[in-house]
Formats: sequence, structure tokens, C-alpha cells
Amino acid sequence: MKVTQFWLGQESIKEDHSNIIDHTVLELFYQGVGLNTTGSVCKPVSGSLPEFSGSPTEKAILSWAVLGLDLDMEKLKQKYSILHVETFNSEKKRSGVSVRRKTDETLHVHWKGAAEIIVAMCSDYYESNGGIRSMDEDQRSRIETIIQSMAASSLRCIAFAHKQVSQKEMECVDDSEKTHQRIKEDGLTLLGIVGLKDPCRPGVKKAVEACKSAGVDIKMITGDNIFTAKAIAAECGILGADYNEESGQAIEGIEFRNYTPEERMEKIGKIKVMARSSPFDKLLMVQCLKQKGDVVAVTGDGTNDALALKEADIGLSMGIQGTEVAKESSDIVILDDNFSSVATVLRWGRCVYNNIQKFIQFQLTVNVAALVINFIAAVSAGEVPLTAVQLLWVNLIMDTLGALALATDRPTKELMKKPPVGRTEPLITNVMWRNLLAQAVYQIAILLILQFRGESMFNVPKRVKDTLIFNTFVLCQVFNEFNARKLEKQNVFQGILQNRLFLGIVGITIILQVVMVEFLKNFADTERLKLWQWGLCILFAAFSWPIAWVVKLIPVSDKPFFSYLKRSKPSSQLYKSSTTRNLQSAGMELEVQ
Ligand SMILES: Nc1ncnc2c1ncn2[C@@H]1O[C@H](COP(=O)(O)OP(=O)(O)OP(=O)(O)O)[C@@H](O)[C@H]1O
Ligand SMILES: [Ca+2]
Repeated sequence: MKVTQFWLGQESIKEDHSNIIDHTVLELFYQGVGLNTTGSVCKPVSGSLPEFSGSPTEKAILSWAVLGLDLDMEKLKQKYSILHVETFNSEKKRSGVSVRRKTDETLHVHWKGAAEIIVAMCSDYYESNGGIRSMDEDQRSRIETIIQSMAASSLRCIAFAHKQVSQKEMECVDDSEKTHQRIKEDGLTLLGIVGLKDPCRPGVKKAVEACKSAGVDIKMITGDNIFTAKAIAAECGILGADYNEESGQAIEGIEFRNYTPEERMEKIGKIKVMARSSPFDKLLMVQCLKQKGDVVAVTGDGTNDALALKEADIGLSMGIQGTEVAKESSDIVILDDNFSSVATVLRWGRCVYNNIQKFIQFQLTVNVAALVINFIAAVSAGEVPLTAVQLLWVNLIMDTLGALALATDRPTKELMKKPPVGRTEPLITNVMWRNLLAQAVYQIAILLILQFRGESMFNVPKRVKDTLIFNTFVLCQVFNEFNARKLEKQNVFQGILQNRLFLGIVGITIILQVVMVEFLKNFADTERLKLWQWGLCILFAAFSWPIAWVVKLIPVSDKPFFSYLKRSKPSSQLYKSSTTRNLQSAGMELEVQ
């Protein structure tokens, strides 16, 4: 953030301030900037540039005053004693201080904060020649126009105001009849206004676009002035070309606060920018979105974001610029403070979810098939074709190796084009049920044929038939592991060469299976198979590829499979219908700083 404009009264000061600005006004500026701040300046011993610390706004103002106005912080602090401080707070958006000049014991009050709020506290303004002019309605509206035009070019406007006060004016009697000091808040004289530019960081616009195309609705909730907020939102693509004043996309926090709950629910979907918001407005926004059924993520850096970060489903705080309170309230800390990382979080989050789904589909197919075959065989023939050792082996390759193979797929571009998963959407989707049932039915059919007709069809003894069943069953899983790589896409081999681990694991599984069948006769209850018998098993198993390809052509409804079994309650119906509607456009709301 950097000061790029400076207005004194109605005059824009470009450069070489010392010649233009009267020294009394300059001295007052020194007080206003140097004494009313939470930032600090560290002057290195050698001739290098001083270092500034504090919030970005404070740092920008201090560096402007030290480097541009020749402010000497050390000298200034020696000349004044600070009497009373009202620290910056996100609700009032201003900070005040009262000081005493040691040389002549005069008392001075200084305010600094959001320009329109400070201007409203002023009745006069300084000119660069040191003169004071009264601020009538006409002058006031001219100054307000200056602020608006600065804000519209995406500058954050901070105004400074001053008043010299008497000891009597400093004292005030409160209800308990005790005298205490209060910083005077009215009848101030406007010192000047600075415009700070916080340029949109590179990559933000792209990340916003990526989030939007991933079905994430982004809202910017900021403490800034509405004009600044709108300009910044347009710069980084949050407000699109379709924006107009009547669209209700940009509002102020106070407006949102004063809506009735019904109005809020009705208008919240449209809101893209909320300006001049307090910490409670941010919280209220998150609460309303959650109530609507959306999944809400919030990014934030300041203490004022803590409430919203905590309330959100996913709170993301900034690692460098973020305060400890914000970090403590969040779930994820973005170490590089880069908004693009939000898109990365989204991509990897979806990838993990997708990989879990793939694994579940794969696992369920194995378990359903094994269970049904053994059950039918046990009931009808009194014996099970798959022995305990064989089932344990299947479990080993499916649980450990299968999980490793399927969970290591890296995120793909398609993941960022899908709509988000809603709060109530089941983990096992209809698409997964379709794939799973088709494969399980095929495996059950082929294995039951082998069980009951295998011996006669292939003219083999019972032990060989049992081995054929075991071998076909395992190989079916190996082939189905490829199918599980893509839940919806027909081409299951896409990007397979990039995932060496997957290929390695499939290779290891096949080698182990050969060892089980050919060499561990006693342990695994198997019989050595001839080449044609191996070919037969592979042929049966390979059939699962064309089956998966064809099955994926069958359309399925979006309505969860199990919801057909549940009795519908009117209230949950209402909730669901509104959720599905939101999911098309939204699902996750992000606040961008
Ligand atoms: N140090 C400060 N002193 C006085 N006023 C300030 C200061 N910092 C910010 N402001 C004013 O308060 C507004 C920002 O308020 P707030 O901190 O509640 O919002 P925010 O969205 O969290 O802002 P930020 O972008 O700084 O995180 C600014 O527009 C500015 O006018
Ligand atoms: Ca903030």
C-alpha cells in the first residue's frame, strides 16, 4: 500500500511539499501522523532507508510522512506528551489522540480515519497557506466529491483532523460524577486527506476467475468506502461487466444490518460487495449464507475478521499479514498471503474428496461381490469358494495397495469445472452406485457360473475350479482399479502414464497374485494354472473394461439414491430445493481482502 494522492483543503499537492505547505500546517501534520499511530519507524544507524512496522495502512502513511514530508519521529516524540489515546477500531474506523506540547503546554486533539467519517466531524478546513476556512455546505460537498473521485480510482482515503483545545474542553463529567478526559469529537478542522493505493496483486484476477468457474461465488466484504470497494472489486473481477447501480450487487454494511431477516435472505445471493462493514456485518453475512445452506469459506487477516473466520465452515487466514487472533480463529493459514492459494486449496480439497470417492466405489465393489458369492455358494452348496486366506489377501491388495493407487491421483483441470458438493449431498453419488452395481453384478454372475458350471464347462477338477474363481476375482479387481480412476469419464486411461505409482502398484499386485497361485499352493489353497487357464481368467476380468465404458452411457438422476427410500418431510423438502438451487451458482462464499 502506498500514498499516491494528497489533498490539503481543496488543493491537490503533487510534490515538493516544503515549498507549498505552510510550516504550522506541516507541524500539525507531523503531530497527526507521528503521534496518532500504532505503527513505528526504525531508523538504521547507517545511511540506509528507515524501516516501518504496523498495519499496511499505518506503514504506508508513516513512510509517506517520513520520506515525503521529512517527519522526524524521534524529535517529535520528545516535543509532545501523549495524554489520551483512542485506538483504531474497526467499527468506528477512526483513531484519536490528545497531546500536550511541552514547550507551551498547549493541548491538541488529532483524529485520523476513514475520510467521510472524519470530514463529518469537521467544521473548518486548513488551506496550504495555513489559513483556516469554514466548511459550509457547498465546501463540504466539494470535499466529499474529491473523496468520491479518489475512492472511485480504487484509493483508500484517510483524513486527518485537528483541534487545539483548552484544559476545560478536555474534561468531561460522566454519570458517576467523576471527571475524566475525553477526546473532542466535533468542531474539528480538517488537515488533509491522503489516498492510498493497494494494487490488486498479480494472479488474483485469475484465481477469482478459477473460483468462479468452479462454481464458487465470491463476495468481498471490506471495511473500505463503497466507491473504493467497488473499484477494487471491478479490478479483480469480482464485479463483472453486468454491474449497475440498481443491481444490488454492492451495498454498505449498515444497509445489510438493517434489512429484515427475510429481506436479507432474499438479497444475499445477489450481493457481491459489502463495504464499510463492521466485524458483526461480516459475521452476519456468514451466518445468513450458512442458514441458506451454502458452504462458506472466509479469508481474513485482521482481528475484525476473527468472528467470521470462526463461524465459517472453512476459515483461511493470512500467514504474513494476519494477526494472531485471525490465525487462531481459522482452520487454514495461507503462508504466502496469496489469494491464488485459495484456488489451490479448493483444487486439492476437491481432489482428495474425489480420490476418497474412487476408493469407496472400488472397495464397495469388491466387498459386495465377495459377500454375495460366498453367501450364495454357502447357502446352496454348503461350502465357500473363496477361503479365509484368499479373502485376507484380497483385503490386503484392495485396502492398502488399492488405496495407495487411487489416492495418489493428482488434481485435474476438470475438477475445477464441476459445481461444488453441497452440504447435504451424499458421499456415494448415484453415478458411483451405477458403476459399482454394474461391476458387482458382472463379477457375481461370472463367478457363480464358474462355481456351478466351471468344472463341467472347462473339464477341470474342483481345486482348479476354485483357483479359477479366486484368480478371476482378483484379476477383476485389478482391471476394475483402472475403471475406478474416473467416476464419470469414459476414458479411464487419461493421464495414467503420469501416475507411475498407480502402474507400479498394479504391477506389484499382479506379481503377488502369480506367486499366490503358482507357488503358495498350501498356504493359499490354490492349484497351479495352465497358460490357457490364465488366459481365461484374464479374458473374464478384462471384460470389466467394456462394461464400465457402456455403463457410463446410462444417465442417472441427481437426486440421491437413498432419498427415494426416505419419507419426505415438508420442511426438509423446502431446505433441499433451496440448496440445489444455490448449488448451481454457489456453494462457497469467499471474502477477498
Ligand atoms: N490505521 C488506521 N487508522 C485510521 N483509519 C484506518 C486505519 N486503517 C484503516 N482505517 C480506515 O478503516 C477502513 C478499514 O476498516 P477495517 O479495518 O474495518 O476493514 P478491513 O476490510 O479489515 O480493512 P483492511 O483492508 O485494512 O484489512 C479503511 O477504509 C480506512 O478508512
Ligand atoms: Ca482486515
